[in-house]
Amino acid sequence: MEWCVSMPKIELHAHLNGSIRDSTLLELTKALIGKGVMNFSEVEHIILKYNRSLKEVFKLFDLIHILTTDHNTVTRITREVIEDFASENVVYLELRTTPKKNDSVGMSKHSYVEAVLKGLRSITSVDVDFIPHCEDSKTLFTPAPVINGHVRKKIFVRLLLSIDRRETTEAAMETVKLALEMRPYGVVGIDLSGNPSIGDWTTYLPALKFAREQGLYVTLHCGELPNSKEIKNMLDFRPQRIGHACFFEDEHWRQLKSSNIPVEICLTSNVRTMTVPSIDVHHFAHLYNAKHPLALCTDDSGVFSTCLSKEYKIAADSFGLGRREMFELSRNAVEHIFADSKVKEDLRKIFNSVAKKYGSVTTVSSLENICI
Ligand SMILES: CC(C)=CCNc1ncnc2c1ncn2[C@@H]1O[C@H](COP(=O)(O)O)[C@@H](O)[C@H]1O
Ligand SMILES: [Zn+2]
Repeated sequence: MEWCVSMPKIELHAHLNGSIRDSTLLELTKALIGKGVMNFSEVEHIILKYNRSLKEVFKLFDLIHILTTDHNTVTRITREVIEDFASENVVYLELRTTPKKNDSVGMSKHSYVEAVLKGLRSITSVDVDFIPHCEDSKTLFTPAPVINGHVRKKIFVRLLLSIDRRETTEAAMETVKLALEMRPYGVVGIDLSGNPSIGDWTTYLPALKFAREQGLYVTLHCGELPNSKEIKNMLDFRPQRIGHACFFEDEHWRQLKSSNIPVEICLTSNVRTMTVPSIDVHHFAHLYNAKHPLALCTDDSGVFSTCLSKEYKIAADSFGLGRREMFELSRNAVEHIFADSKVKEDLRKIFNSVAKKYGSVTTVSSLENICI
């Protein structure tokens, strides 16, 4: 596990409100119980359950959203989630979140995103790069600064705004327009997520098409349920990435492979929500062996008690990946990020320099000392 932690990693599929620390969730729950807003016996079974069905996970999200409605909490969880990913050597994080409107606390979708950005700016423990570079800037790669002999950690963070499948076409369009407005502050794309048993994804097609026309990247939660027509239509749309791909049939695999759309693989999430029967039959193996572009991701590290290092360890243990394979899997994910080519180039350099160090060391303990 230590090795998986020490390795530089790329996280492409993490939902902000699904990645909250347990301790923070508990603290927020207690505060609401203290105010008499919530009764612990009503929420205990939702919070403490281990294996949750798809329906129960979305109940949990509704509860989490009650706990995180105000701007300060959104700022706090953003800061903590980024710190947590950085602490396990995630060097690039694409964090996605659904902008929420809540009149009772004076929150608009715009102010929600502002609160997220405030969280990004408030981080002092690591260097956070979230402002996109000008395309014509030719600045050279700057390694993280050395302070008192220690290399300060640096994490690149980019944001995706999510459209929830409960929303209307107009609300989805509002999110896309907001994403365009927030592009100078690190928003790079749009995600379609939410309970897959709700709504028809074509409701969001006008907004998704508009996003793409305007140069935003699009990723879709695809195949979380057996819905053959929706899967086919989503692949026809040719998003730049998809998440999950659990209930694919032969024709979908063929279509996916011929279009080469990278897949965000969320092992623990899929097993815990029973969208795959067990880890040993997970489609990761199929795609990995076919050399299809993919990236290991957490989905909801808080809800599913995982982290990206654990996902790599699970892949290694379940599918027989060695360190070299894990490293290459992580390195290849760089090619599927939505940030600009300058970031890609910087990340390639980070992986190259770590690869050089790996080449000259053989023991786990010496690998642990590798600072990135
Ligand atoms: C099958 C299952 C439940 C696994 C989890 N996979 C998911 N599938 C679809 N939408 C999701 C999933 N995890 C999180 N989300 C979306 O992300 C939201 C939480 O993060 P945020 O509020 O956008 O910051 C949830 O309310 C939901 O809309
Ligand atoms: Zn997801």
